[in-house]
Amino acid sequence: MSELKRRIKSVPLIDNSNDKVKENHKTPVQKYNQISLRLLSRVVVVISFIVIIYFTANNEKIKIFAKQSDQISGKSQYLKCSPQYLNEIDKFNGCVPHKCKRFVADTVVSLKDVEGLLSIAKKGFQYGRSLGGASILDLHSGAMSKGQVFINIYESPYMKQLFTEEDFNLYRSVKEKVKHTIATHFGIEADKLHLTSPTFISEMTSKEPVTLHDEYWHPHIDKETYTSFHYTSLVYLSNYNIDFTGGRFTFIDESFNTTIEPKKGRLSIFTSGHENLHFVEKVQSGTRYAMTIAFTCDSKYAIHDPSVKKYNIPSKTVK
Ligand SMILES: O=C(O)CCC(=O)C(=O)O
Ligand SMILES: [Fe+2]
Repeated sequence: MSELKRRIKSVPLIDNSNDKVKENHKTPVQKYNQISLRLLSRVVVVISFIVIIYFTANNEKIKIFAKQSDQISGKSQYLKCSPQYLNEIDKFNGCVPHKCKRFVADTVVSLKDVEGLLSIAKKGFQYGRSLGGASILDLHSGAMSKGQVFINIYESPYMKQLFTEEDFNLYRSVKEKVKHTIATHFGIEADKLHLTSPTFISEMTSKEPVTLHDEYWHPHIDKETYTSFHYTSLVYLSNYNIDFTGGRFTFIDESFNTTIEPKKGRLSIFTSGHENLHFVEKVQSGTRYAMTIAFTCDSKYAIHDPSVKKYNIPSKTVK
């Protein structure tokens, strides 16, 4: 072994011999700093743990009831009706659901229907949409978002006769399919269900909101937002994660949330009471189209199907 190697070998790699002496010679400030550093690193570890556990636990609280890729012939999630809802609906014989629930089916509304409804939406929205992220086109009242307000498509000179008999027939036929699906799956009589207002096609994007009407993502109960509603139905006209991202529909429950991913032709129906608190996630990209068709059991809130007749009524009487 060369002299150099021998010397290297005899030198310890780490010299701890003076550590204890050094420790004892630390000033109180140095000791305090060392303790705070240890404490801080422990606090950081504990907080990271809590954050990880919180987010994992939160994810487990979301249940996907209907995935975009699923093809559902009919799926129900039963709920206890809220007392307010039961009290109110009880007086309408033949219209009380066997059970409150949410129901999804991908086999009621066809892709041809979807294309027709989308073409109605696009025909209307070419003449106006909201400046923010949410626009509506209500074929019954004629209300359509434009800038920061609503215009009446049946009063607008450049929109006269925009929608054809065929468009209105399509709307009526989809509405009838939905009505009979409610009757069958909620155990009620179809002729006790009346179309009610508002009934509209919505267009949602990720644009920043300009008015309160653009803030579609707030949790709400339909019966509170729209007094006349007893059964809410939604027909989705675009595909989650293909035509848009974000924008899933979620019911808020005590123990976990239930999410529906929109898909072309997907029909979602639910009782409109407090048992079905819900919200729509903010759309992150793309454009999301859906149609809301609601039914009431109370004939005083019944509305007529939209039809070309709307164009023939003197404008001031269009409701
Ligand atoms: O578009 C949706 O998925 C739901 C919209 C909604 O909650 C409503 O119109 O009350
Ligand atoms: Fe709603």
